Amino acid sequence: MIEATELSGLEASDLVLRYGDRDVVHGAALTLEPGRILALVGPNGSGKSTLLRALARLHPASSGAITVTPSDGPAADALMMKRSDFARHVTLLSQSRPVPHGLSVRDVVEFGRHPYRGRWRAADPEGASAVERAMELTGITALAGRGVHELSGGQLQRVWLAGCLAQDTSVLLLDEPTNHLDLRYKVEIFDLLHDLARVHGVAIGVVLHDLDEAAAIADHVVVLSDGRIAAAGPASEALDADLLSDVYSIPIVTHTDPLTGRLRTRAVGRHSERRNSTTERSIDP
Ligand SMILES: Nc1ncnc2c1ncn2[C@@H]1O[C@H](COP(=O)(O)OP(=O)(O)OP(=O)(O)O)[C@@H](O)[C@H]1O
Repeated sequence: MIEATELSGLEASDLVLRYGDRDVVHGAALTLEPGRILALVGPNGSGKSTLLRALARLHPASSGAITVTPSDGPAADALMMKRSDFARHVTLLSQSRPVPHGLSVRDVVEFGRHPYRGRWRAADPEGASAVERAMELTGITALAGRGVHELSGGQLQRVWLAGCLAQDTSVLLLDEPTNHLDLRYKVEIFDLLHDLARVHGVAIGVVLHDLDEAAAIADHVVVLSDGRIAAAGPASEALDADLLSDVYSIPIVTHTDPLTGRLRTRAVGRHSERRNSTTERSIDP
């Protein structure tokens, strides 16, 4: 990814995803393009993680197609690709993973090189430098020798991300990547995603709960509601106040931040107005 050998995107069409006999995603379509960031937003249970996992081939598609689209070659059916070939194109930072005991940070990041090693751990000449770069970019070089079981949630999150970066894919999928991160690392991860897309041409799909973060980082926002795409487009179009109020079942107002020019959203709770009037009273003599 940081040294991705070829750029490629990922396209999904008519995807139907289910658990048992219950459909939870009903005919979704989206396109991840090299150099662009797509944010997937929507209420709890709307199907975001399932959709992302399906794009990473970790959840079976009941019907529909997923295609890897290299910029300089023929498109390939992702569901038919060899596992290691697919893993050279697409990686996923999932929401939660079991923490392996007895492994160091470096061991876990090195695991990201699995598609390049082959069955007999064949030579991976790029491996060592890819691992060092990934640890540097995520700010975990100083933790390399520590056991992963002794890390904080935020440190661990950066280790998982480093493993994905070490995989050197041209498509990066992330499910709530800033979970557990403090303010500094949150900003740094968003800066890193921005650079990966803009400088290195990585195609990024990211699930976010914070609509303002989605508006700030994404070129394209997809709003999922009950497993269906309710809106898609640039944040200024997809994050429409009436649509969001309907999808989240709570009044949501939007405005443009005069400093950044970016869209901001605010859900209006029962006490929102009262708090404002209290503040106004305490300011007014
Ligand atoms: N392992 C599972 N078995 C059965 N149903 C599941 C399973 N995982 C998720 N679901 C159901 O599938 C639907 C979509 O879940 P999913 O986790 O994809 O939503 P989400 O939008 O990512 O939610 P959240 O914002 O809470 O993470 C929900 O109705 C959920 O209850």
